[in-house]
Amino acid sequence: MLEARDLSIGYGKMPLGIGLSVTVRPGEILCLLGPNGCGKTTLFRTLLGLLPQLGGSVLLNGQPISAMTRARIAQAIAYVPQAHAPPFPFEALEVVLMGRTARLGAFAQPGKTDRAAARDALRRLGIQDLAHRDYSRLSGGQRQLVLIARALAQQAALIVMDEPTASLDFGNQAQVLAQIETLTRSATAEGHGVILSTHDPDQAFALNARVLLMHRGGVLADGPAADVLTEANLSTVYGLPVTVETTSSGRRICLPSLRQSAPTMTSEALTMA
Ligand SMILES: Nc1ncnc2c1ncn2[C@@H]1O[C@H](COP(=O)(O)OP(=O)(O)OP(=O)(O)O)[C@@H](O)[C@H]1O
Repeated sequence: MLEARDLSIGYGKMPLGIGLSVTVRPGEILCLLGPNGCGKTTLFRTLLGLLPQLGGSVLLNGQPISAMTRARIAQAIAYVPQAHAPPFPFEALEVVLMGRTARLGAFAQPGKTDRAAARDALRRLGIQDLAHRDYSRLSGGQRQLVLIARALAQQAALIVMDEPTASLDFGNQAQVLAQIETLTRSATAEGHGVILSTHDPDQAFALNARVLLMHRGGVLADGPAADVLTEANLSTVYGLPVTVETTSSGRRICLPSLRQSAPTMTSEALTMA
């Protein structure tokens, strides 16, 4: 279980967010929503121990993450960053195999089991045909799928995904959401815990997720999607009228008004008042 209490996040001494509390348990999906620049990636990097917290604590299975080695953190948490091209050409299979590194000793080479796990992860995402393609020459969406496969191969209890569907086409978005849902129910007796950020509130409804809605450097609401993603909260956070409707199949969808209004962009760090 990952638990952040009264967390302050940011760069240098300027906090971007304060008083943030985040908990994710095995078998649970937590969706992080908030406008561009509100600090979602910064929060993820802090939760993963990649950035020092400015205040508060991050506990992984009850232990402060700041005192853990990277290898120990990687055994418990897999991170799917926003897709980028590496400076050196690697085969997609090699990138997925990197997810196994946390499970190997310092000088050990990946063996048969690791290769099988990497191939299985590619197969689960339906991209086994990319195994020997040059990762740096894949499309943004294909690279994103390879990074998700790397997280699956890592077999960590928690997976943190930074906008995992951002560059995916309509079909692959649905496929990745389905995969996320399956992950929380399978693999271990309790299933993986998943934290993901998204700009699409409909995804939180589709996943029946818990939602943490960020606004002005804090958490506006935290709870089941239906309680948090109300018309009032969405309109406040995104700065335009939003209606929430229920389709004939019972799924809720969010419809922003298309009349012109200024977009919400949080670009300034909070000053401690
Ligand atoms: N290394 C850094 N040093 C200083 N400021 C940074 C650094 N990285 C990001 N920022 C700033 O922190 C703020 C939050 O960025 P962050 O990437 O966490 O937002 P986000 O909510 O993930 O945004 P988006 O939804 O657009 O991906 C932004 O104003 C950004 O410019």
